[in-house]
Parts: sequence; structure tokens; C-alpha cells
Amino acid sequence: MRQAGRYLPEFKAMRAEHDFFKVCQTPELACEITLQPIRRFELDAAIIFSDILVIPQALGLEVIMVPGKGPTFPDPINTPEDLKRLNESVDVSTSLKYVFDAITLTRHKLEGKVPLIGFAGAPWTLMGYCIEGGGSPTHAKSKRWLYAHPEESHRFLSILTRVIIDYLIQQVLAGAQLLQVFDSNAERLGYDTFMTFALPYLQQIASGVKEGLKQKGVQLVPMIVFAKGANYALKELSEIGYDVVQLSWTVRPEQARHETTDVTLQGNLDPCAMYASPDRIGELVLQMLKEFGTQKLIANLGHGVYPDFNPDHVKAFIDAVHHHSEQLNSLSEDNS
Ligand SMILES: Cc1c2[nH]c(c1CCC(=O)O)Cc1[nH]c(c(CCC(=O)O)c1C)Cc1[nH]c(c(CCC(=O)O)c1C)Cc1[nH]c(c(CCC(=O)O)c1C)C2
Repeated sequence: MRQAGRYLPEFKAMRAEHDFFKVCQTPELACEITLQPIRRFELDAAIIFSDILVIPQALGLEVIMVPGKGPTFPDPINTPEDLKRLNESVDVSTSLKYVFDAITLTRHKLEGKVPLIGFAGAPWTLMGYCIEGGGSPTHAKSKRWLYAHPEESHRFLSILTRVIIDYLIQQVLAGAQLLQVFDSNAERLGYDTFMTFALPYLQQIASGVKEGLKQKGVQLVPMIVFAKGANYALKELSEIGYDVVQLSWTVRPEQARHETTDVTLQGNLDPCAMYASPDRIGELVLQMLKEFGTQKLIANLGHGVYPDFNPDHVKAFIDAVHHHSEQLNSLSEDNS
């Protein structure tokens, strides 16, 4: 959940010297940034430093990081005709080799201390960025495609799905021990559009990655799905082959437990809770752990950290998770 980026002074110092995508493309730098939060905090896992937009880049689209604005496509996909611009036969093993090298290097440097998470953007979210040309408050341009060009939308989503599956398989071969798929723009969809244009592709990714790893004789890794804000489809999300469902802060833990079957949940404290005092953060963590229960839970925020978070408050969150979960676990052992 963006644990490395933006709010850490050591990250800001690195970014003052290097362009964002240059850092992603330089394994030594990406590895160093991945390790920064691990050195500072008692985290239980590391997430490789990269971005979901490296896939559109691999497909041939230009993406630049504009200071104060975020990732920007100077020449986005406007019409179905523009799909011809995509390099559909891209070989990710060469074009995204820098990610795999960063993963392998980071695995070595972690020396088994914590597992390393790899990730990719989901098809709907990546399609959204390619069409909007960057972030958007409504996603009206990309949603327009779903209604005005449904067939071409499916074609676009299928192209992305194939590349994502290949990319995730190769992350595991390079050393990733868990995989997270980010459908951050799911919150823009409703039940029907999500079931038509997002869920089937998320399902194909889970089954495609597992099948691909089996064929290569490689041990499967747990997979996490994050369809941000898709609280209308929690049941469905828990039934499409992922081991973990990440939740945004907009759903009650009790409701999520009730609606999902047999998956681990991940989340879901409001990231803005990091603006509270460290003591208050501790209370909120305890409440969250009580509501979820400490088993089948990966305690986390409900979305990524913001640039102006105080690292001491992030530390308060992480330490409170360990402290309160140990206490709750020992209480339940005493009772059994
Ligand atoms: C997992 C991850 C992501 N980005 C980054 C990581 C690396 C992990 C880490 O920082 O610890 C670095 C990562 N990516 C970015 C930054 C900030 C760049 C900087 O230093 O200026 C960092 C640290 C840039 C970025 N990249 C993106 C945005 C959002 C733009 C928008 O919609 O308005 C932004 C601002 C796209 C993006 N990127 C990502 C997502 C999915 C998660 C989420 O919903 O937050 C999304 C939607 C995923």
C-alpha cells in the first residue's frame, strides 16, 4: 500500500535527484527505495517499488511524471482506432526486465527477513489511465467506452489481461512471494459494469497466473485482489481464485466478513487516521482488530499513504498492530 513512496524524507531526497520512472527502471534505486521503510519500521512485508503504469509504457504508450500533477500520458488512447498503436505482441521479459531485476536484487538484499510482494494494475484501471491520460475525478471518458464501444472495450481489456498475466508470472520467477492486483478505479463502476468489464478479467488473471506457474513447475504464491470501493461485489471478489481480498476503508469489517467466504481480508483503516495522534491511532487499530478478528487478516490501511503523513504516525500504526494483535491472540489462547 505505497509504504515506500512519498512521505519518507529518504524517498524525497532520492526523488529530488532522479526522475520517477528512471528510479523504477534502475534496479539498484528501486531496490533501495523498497528497503527504506523496512529499515525504519517493523513491517511484515516489502512491496517492490514500481508503478502500475509500466504496463502501458511496455505497450508503447508514453507516460511521464509531471510534478504536482502525477502520471500523465501526453498522447492518450482516444478512439478505438488508437488501439492499433498498442504493441500487442510485447515481450515483457525484455521490456520490463528492469522490474524483474529489481525484484531479484531486492529478494537477495532482504535476506529472508520479510517476504516481497509483486504487483500489477488491473485491466479496467489501466484502461482508465490510458484513456483519461492520467488521474480523473469521474473517469467519464473511459466509462464512455464501456457504453459507446463495449466490444472494443473488451478487446482493450483482453490485451491488457494477457500482458498482466505474463508480467505477474515473471515477477514470481524473479522472486516475488505474493502478488497484489490493484483495481483502484473499480470505485467508478457499478455492479453491472463491474461484473461485465472488471471481474471476469480479474478472474482470468488469477487462473492464468496459477495455471502458468503450474505449467512451469513453480510453486504457487498467494494472490491479493484490491478492487477499491467495489463493496457491492465483495462476495464475488472472494470467489474468483484470490487468497486475499483487500478492502478500502469504506466498508465495515463485520460486513466484509459476513459477505466473503473463505478468504483472508486485508485492510482497512482510513489512511487519514494517520493524521490523528499516535495514541488515537492505537485505539483505532485496536477497534479494527477487534472487528475483523486477528485471524485471516492482513492488517493494513484502506489505501496508500499520502505524501504529508508523519512517519512517526505510520510507525504508531505498525507498532499498534503488532502490540494489540499479540495481546488479543494471547487472550484468546487463555480462553481456549
Ligand atoms: C504499489 C505502488 C503503486 N505506485 C507506487 C507503488 C510502489 C510501492 C510503494 O510506494 O511502496 C509508487 C508510486 N507511484 C507514484 C508515486 C509518487 C510519485 C512521486 O514520487 O512523485 C509513488 C511513490 C505516482 C503515481 N502513480 C499512480 C498515481 C495516482 C494517480 C491518480 O490517479 O491521480 C500516482 C500519484 C498510479 C498508481 N500507482 C499505483 C496504483 C495502485 C494503488 C493505488 O490505488 O494507490 C495507482 C493507481 C501503485
